[in-house]
Amino acid sequence: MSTEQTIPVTILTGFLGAGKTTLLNHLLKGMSDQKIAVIINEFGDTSIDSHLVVSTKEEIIEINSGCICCNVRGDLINILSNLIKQEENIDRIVIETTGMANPAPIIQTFLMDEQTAMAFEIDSVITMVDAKHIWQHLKEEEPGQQIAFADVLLLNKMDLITENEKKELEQQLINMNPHAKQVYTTYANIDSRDLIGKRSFDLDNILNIDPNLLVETHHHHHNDQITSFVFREDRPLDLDKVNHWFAYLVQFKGEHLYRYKGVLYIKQLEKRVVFQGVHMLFAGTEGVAWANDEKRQSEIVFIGKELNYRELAKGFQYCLA
Ligand SMILES: Nc1nc2c(ncn2[C@@H]2O[C@H](COP(=O)(O)OP(=O)(O)OP(=O)(O)O)[C@@H](O)[C@H]2O)c(=O)[nH]1
Repeated sequence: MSTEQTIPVTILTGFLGAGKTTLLNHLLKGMSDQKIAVIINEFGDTSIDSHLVVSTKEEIIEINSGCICCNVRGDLINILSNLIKQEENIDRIVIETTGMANPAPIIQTFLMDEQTAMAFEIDSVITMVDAKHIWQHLKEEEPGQQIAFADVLLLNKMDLITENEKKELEQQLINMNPHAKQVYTTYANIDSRDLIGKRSFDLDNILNIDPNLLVETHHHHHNDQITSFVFREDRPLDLDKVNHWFAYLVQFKGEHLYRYKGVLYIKQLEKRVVFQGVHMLFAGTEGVAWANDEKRQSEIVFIGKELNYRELAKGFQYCLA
C-alpha cells in the first residue's frame, strides 16, 4: 500500500524513436529543483542514450543487460532498493524503458514486489507515440501494449503530420485506449507540471486491460524479426565516408531501420559526432569534445527489421579513415 512517504515513479515508454529521451531531457530541465533518479534501459548492449541525455545533475543509472521487461526485473528491484538506502533522499524516479518494452511487467514490479511497493508508487505511465511512424509500427506487438497501458498518451512529432492525420490518429488511439489523456507535442515540448505529479496511474483501469496483471508472471517474447546490432571501432572514421554510407542507408534501408544512433570518433575532429535516426529521418550533431585521457571510440547501434549484419559491418568498415 502507498504511504505518504512513497517515492513517485514516472514510467516513460513508447516505441523506438518516439521521442522518449527528448521528453526526458525536457522534463529534467523543468524539474531542476528536484532530486531525480533516472533509470534508463537500452535495447542492445550500449550506453549511447546516456550521451544523449543532456542533464548532468541527476543520477543516471543504466540497465544494459537486457530488456527491462524481461530478464532484468531483478536488476530493477536492486537498483530501486539501493536508491532508498542512499543517504540523500530522492524526490522522484523516472524510468525510460526501451522502445521494445512491454510496460506490464514493469508496472507489475511496483505492485507485486512487496519491498518495492512499500517504498514507491507509480505516478503515471506516459506512452509516447511517434505521430509520423505509428501506423507503420502498429504492425508490431509492442506499440499496442504500450498504448494500452498508458495513463497519458503523448502524441509527439506533430510537426510531421497534417490536421487530418492528427484527427485520424486521435480516433485510433481512443479506440485503443479510451481512458488515457491525449497530449500533443512537437519535440516533446510540454510543461513538466502538466505531466509529472499528476498521480494519473489507475490500477482499476490497468486491471481491465490485463486482469492477470497481479497474478501472472509475464513472459514477453520479442519479435524475432526485430534485431539490434552494435558496432564499436577504436580507429578513427572518415567524415565523408560516414556521410556517404548514411545517405545510402537512409535511402535504401530507411523503411526497415526503426532506430539507429551512435557516437562517432571522426579523424581530425576534437569533438565527438552524435547522430540518430528514425527510419528516413536522420540528424547528426557535434557532441562534447573528447577529454585528453579518454579512449576515443565510435559506437553505433542499429535496431530494425530483417537487418543484414554482414552488410552493416561491411559498411561500417568502409567508413574507416
Ligand atoms: N521532427 C521531429 N523530430 C523529433 C521530435 N521529437 C523527437 N524527434 C527526433 O526523433 C529522434 C528520436 O528521438 P528520441 O527522443 O531519441 O527518441 P526515443 O524514443 O528516446 O528513442 P529510443 O530510446 O532510441 O527508442 C531524434 O532524432 C529526435 O530529435 C518531433 O516532435 N519532431
